[in-house]
Amino acid sequence: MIHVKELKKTFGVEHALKGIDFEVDKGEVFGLLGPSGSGKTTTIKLLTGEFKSSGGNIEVNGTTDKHFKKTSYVKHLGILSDKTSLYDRLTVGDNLELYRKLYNAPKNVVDEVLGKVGLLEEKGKRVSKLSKGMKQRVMLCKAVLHKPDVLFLDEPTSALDPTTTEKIHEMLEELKNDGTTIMLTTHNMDEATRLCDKVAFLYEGVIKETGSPEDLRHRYKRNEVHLTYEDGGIRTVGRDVENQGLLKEALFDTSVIDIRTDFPTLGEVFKKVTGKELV
Ligand SMILES: Nc1ncnc2c1ncn2[C@@H]1O[C@H](COP(=O)(O)OP(=O)(O)OP(=O)(O)O)[C@@H](O)[C@H]1O
Repeated sequence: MIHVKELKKTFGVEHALKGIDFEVDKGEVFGLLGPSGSGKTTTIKLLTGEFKSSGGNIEVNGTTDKHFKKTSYVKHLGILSDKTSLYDRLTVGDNLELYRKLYNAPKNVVDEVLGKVGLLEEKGKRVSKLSKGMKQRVMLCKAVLHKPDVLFLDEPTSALDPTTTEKIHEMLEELKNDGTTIMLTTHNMDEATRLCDKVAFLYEGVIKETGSPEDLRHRYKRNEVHLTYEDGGIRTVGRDVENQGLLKEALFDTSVIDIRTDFPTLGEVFKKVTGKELV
């Protein structure tokens, strides 16, 4: 669904993207993870036609970037970014009704999406009276009400409270189950672990690593095994040839009540790969 090859973007002398490659399959949730300034928003803007690239190839949903301005491309996209806006003086319902008509979507869709994010009761409320978290949920409704083939979300939950974040995650999981291809950017490793089928670590305009969260956590696991004994003692040994005998013995040792390998969190893997925290 998304093919990106050797994608570059420069701003004057600054190389924001230095030639990145990635692929997103239909129905996949792909997360672009990186600290502030790594190039996440720039990538989304290139894929949605807001920026022109400085080199490389992009194809989304069968369209190459030369044709990203065409309505036929845009109408199959859903975008939630810092540019997404709502009319403050209109009600939630009227805002969404405007977009529903624009996209010629069925009438019931406004109530359907508002219900999914728990905002049906706020339909008659003016947007100016909503909290930040509520506005974000309405913006997500706006991005998805025409049932896009591809949904781009630039930091969909940053600076939101846990309840709003949970509601957004639930909606994204539903969209994923319905087969929507989703590309999101985030700083939040728990979000990425929960939602993404595949992630890419973007750092200083370069993709340093890609894989499923589980695959990465396995690939970068510590080479240690923890043996817990019935008296509460814990022994940590390296998983190497020297300890093979000891580990085999532990399997049959009745005083060993637990044998465990620690899997790093995705955040720890990011730090291992880039040497930096994901903040
Ligand atoms: N319109 C622009 N003009 C000039 N430089 C820009 C522009 N947009 C982004 N940049 C630069 O490109 C680099 C990548 O920025 P980008 O916004 O893509 O990072 P990001 O990973 O999305 O960061 P954040 O998490 O803070 O949103 C930064 O150094 C930024 O200053």
